Amino acid sequence: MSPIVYYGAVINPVSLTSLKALPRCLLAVASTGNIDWIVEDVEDSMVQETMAAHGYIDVDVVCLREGEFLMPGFFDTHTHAPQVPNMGSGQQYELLDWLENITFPMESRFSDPEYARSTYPSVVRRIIDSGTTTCCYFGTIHLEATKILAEIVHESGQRAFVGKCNMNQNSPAHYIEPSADASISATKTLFSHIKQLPPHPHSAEPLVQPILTPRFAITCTSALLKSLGELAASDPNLRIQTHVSENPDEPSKIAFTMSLFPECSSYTGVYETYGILRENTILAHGVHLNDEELALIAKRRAGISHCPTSNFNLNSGVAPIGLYLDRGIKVALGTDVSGGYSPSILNAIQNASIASKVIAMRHRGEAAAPGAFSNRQLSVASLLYLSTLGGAELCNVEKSVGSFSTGMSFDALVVSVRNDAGNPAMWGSDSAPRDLAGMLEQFFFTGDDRNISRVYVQGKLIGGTVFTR
Ligand SMILES: Nc1nc2[nH]cnc2c(=O)[nH]1
Ligand SMILES: [Zn+2]
Repeated sequence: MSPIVYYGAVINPVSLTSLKALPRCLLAVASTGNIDWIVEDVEDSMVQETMAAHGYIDVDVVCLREGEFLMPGFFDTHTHAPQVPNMGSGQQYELLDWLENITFPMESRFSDPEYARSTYPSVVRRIIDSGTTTCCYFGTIHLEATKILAEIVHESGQRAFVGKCNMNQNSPAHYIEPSADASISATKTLFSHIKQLPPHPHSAEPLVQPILTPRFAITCTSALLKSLGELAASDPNLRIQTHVSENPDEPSKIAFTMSLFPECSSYTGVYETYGILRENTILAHGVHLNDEELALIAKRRAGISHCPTSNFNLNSGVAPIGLYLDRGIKVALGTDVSGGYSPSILNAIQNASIASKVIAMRHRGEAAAPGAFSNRQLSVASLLYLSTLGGAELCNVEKSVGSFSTGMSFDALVVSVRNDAGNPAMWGSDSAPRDLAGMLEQFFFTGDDRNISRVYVQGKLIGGTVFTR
């Protein structure tokens, strides 16, 4: 890959309350796929001189047009690859009935590796073209199908964490692992398989990595959770993903959960007891957490994958994300397909905004502490953060991806709100300068795949309308 320089509008997340909107930025990507240097404001007439000052002579410059901007790629911190074929089905159910009637029957089809081989390529393509550069994938219980998923993700060039579900109880006969030992053994085999995929020579960590994936407490015996905790202890860098306190159906079953784990004081406490609650644990949903659980999550530096589309769609509830942020808990966004009906983080952004407004409406007129997020709507800066850098923090990769700065991987999107992107919601003038922060907001609330022209991971073009056409 040759070095390349981008000139034009760049959006960069800074914090939960601020972003940088840079209309004339010069950003250089080295042949390694890492960002070599950035100059935030360069006049047209100074582009060549600025490049020369950095030793960039005869290097290609991509000039972004009016209505186009660069931003870091999206993080989907929670999705289920085998459920993508089910998107939009079964919305009459709540969680446990939905699992039984819709989800487990679909997932069990992946016992056939051929089904995985024919299904997963379009799943991964769809997710990449939605702008997701890093994805946390739940596979199924099947070793072969999940190996295939990891291989397909690896071939695609996406950055990802891929896990095989562990479930050896309270699951239907057609979709359950025979024992804790069998579950652990298949998990270890998957991890070895993923670890032998050729690493990218210049990425700080391999693009595709394994992730420990106990589905949720109800489907794992104590013996299985204990072994999973031991596996986690053997590798502090291993990421962990699971579900927690998602649906009111579950708290009503909490007595059942607690009867399975009488030694634990709460749902989150189950994960704590078995050593799988730690700084690289991604807890999906967390809609109905009590104070004690929040304190535990904060203490362990674990985080929440906020999946608002799914939380609405399965009637799970509205997660008080502002409160979690005030408690110092890491939060990022997840699509949770097919609890959520869209593979796009844009849709998660839209529903995260609506969810925060629902909570704000309930507290209309109440005084809020200055700078607090609780009971307030999320700003565009917060939504950007949760969908990019916040995702990187949740996955513990924020030093190398999630925002733009020198030395970090170039995982990026070229967004177009131009007329030729073909999204009529954004028709405007392509010749007059548009307000950059305004373009970001419009993209967040009315954008879709048509507006994502290029998707880069580690400097390589892997998706977007330009790639797919
Ligand atoms: N949304 C959701 N919640 C779960 N809890 C356990 N499994 C699942 C799943 O597949 N989706
Ligand atoms: Zn899920």
